[in-house]
Amino acid sequence: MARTRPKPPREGRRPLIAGNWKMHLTHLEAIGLVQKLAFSLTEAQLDAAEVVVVPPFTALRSVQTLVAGDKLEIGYGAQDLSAHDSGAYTGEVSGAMLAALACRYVLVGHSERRTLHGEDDAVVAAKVQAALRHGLVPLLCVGEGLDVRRAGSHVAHCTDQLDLALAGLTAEQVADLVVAYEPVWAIGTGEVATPDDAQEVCGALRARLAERYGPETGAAIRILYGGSVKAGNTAGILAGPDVDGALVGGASLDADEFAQICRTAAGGS
Ligand SMILES: O=C(CO)COP(=O)(O)O
Repeated sequence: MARTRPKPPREGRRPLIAGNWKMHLTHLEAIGLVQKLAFSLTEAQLDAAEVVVVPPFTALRSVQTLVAGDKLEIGYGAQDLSAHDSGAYTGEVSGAMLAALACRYVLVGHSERRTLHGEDDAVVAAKVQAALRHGLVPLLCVGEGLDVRRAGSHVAHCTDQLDLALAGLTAEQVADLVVAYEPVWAIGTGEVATPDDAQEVCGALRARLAERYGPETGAAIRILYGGSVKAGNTAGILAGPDVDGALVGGASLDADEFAQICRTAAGGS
């Protein structure tokens, strides 16, 4: 098998591969998957690329215990959080609760939350702020549907979503942010964006961040691509100079496949 050449770090941005498990895996299955993943990756690979799993809420405590107990170099985050800090919000989970589980990341604005749960840009912005209040890193998802892509307004759509989600924040507040470009038409469809499609929008998002928060902040923020990422298409997607990693759905449920994606991001074979 051809070896992939190590990917040079882009202006210090460490590649990030995050696995969004969505509504899959019990806490017991989660433990098995994280153990297998940790076993499949070398220290050097986990050093070269940051690997994060994003399990359902019910598995977070188990993942925390495993990661802390075995000192695994695998990060974890939650798939959502409440815009509120506490109160009578049945079914919601607060940023404080996630911070208490030592979560580093939380997804905000995933298209499934936007479309299936009616989260508009104002809710997404409120959730970004809630995450920041609790010291969590928002992994902010933006992306266009097929109609917008066909109309050719995908870049403006995504930069608008970015602007609205970050309304009122300072450069300091967004410094640790991670952005994920997830075209809705590529999620769970097997239809992956081309490397050029991914780079076009990721590049535009970075330019927008640089314009709003200064070139240094723009250059530091990691921007991921998500949508039907598999081991076989990772190298192509990550080739774009502004694509710093991947937000992986279905393929993150298979430890072997996900580990291979992580190895590719780490520059291994
Ligand atoms: O929505 C996604 C990750 O958040 C992408 O899902 P798939 O990789 O299954 O297309």
